[in-house]
Amino acid sequence: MKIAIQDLSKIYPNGHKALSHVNLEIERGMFGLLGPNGAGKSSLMRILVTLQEYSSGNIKINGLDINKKRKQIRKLIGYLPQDFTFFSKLKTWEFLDYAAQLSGKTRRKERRLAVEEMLEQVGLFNVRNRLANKLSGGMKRRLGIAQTLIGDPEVIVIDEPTTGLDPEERIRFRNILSNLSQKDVAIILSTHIVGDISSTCSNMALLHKGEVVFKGAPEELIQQAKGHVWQLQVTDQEFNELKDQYPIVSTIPSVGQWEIQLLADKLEGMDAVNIAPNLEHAYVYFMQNKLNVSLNT
Ligand SMILES: Nc1ncnc2c1ncn2[C@@H]1O[C@H](COP(=O)(O)OP(=O)(O)OP(=O)(O)O)[C@@H](O)[C@H]1O
Repeated sequence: MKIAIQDLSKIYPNGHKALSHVNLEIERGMFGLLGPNGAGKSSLMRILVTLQEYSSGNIKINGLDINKKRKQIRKLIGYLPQDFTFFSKLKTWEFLDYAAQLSGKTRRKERRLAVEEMLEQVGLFNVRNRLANKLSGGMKRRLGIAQTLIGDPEVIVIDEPTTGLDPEERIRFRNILSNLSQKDVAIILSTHIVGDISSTCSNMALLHKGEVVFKGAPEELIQQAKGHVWQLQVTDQEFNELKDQYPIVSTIPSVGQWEIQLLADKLEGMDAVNIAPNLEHAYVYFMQNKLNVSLNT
């Protein structure tokens, strides 16, 4: 399984350049596409799943040119868009059964087995008889992933997987994705939530204003912030002074004080401890230092 994106650009009819000379190679496993709102993630996802044309460049999936072999490529792909909705009159299992039919599972017995297995896999078996539009937001999202997976796609594209989910559903959804990554499939997650990437993705790209500004393993991005993250206890007044000088990446109230984490090359004259960065620190560090994007409010 290999997706090769070469020199891809997308210019909308109004002249807006949403993607600029994107080069990426995506293989088996979980790939995270991270970027702020408007970076071009959805444009790239829609192009990959053949729902949108691109302006120039080239994309091959398993050696098949996306422009010439649309039909074959569509069979390989499962896509869960950001704003996924479903028919209101179907029960949860009926909806999935319908999706299975559309994906080419024509034999009833085979379909029933596949639907039951999928309901179990996404934790919806107990609500299989509930109308799909009566499911909670998180359950709907899980039904969305179930319909994406029921056709056994080799490439799975998920746009903003956890937006709008509560923390419990977010963890459940991430676990479903993690289980998937054991299979021989390529999973592409597009998100502006750093936490969606850190726990699950072996490879990632950072998109900013339509350009790939970083690609590699999340650990490589983290490595760049090493030595630049500091933790310290401060008073209200110190906090107010520091936040004008440094990017603050975490603030936790502690007794009469704040425990904060900030980014700085050096922090002299303060009782600060240099700590190991995580992906969120690294993301802020990269945006701030390499791209001059301020993330402080
Ligand atoms: N049909 C369109 N016509 C003109 N500009 C568009 C169109 N669709 C998207 N854009 C613009 O292209 C840029 C990239 O949009 P895109 O939706 O791909 O970004 P994104 O990273 O997915 O952000 P979000 O998470 O907010 O959807 C944005 O500036 C957006 O306003």
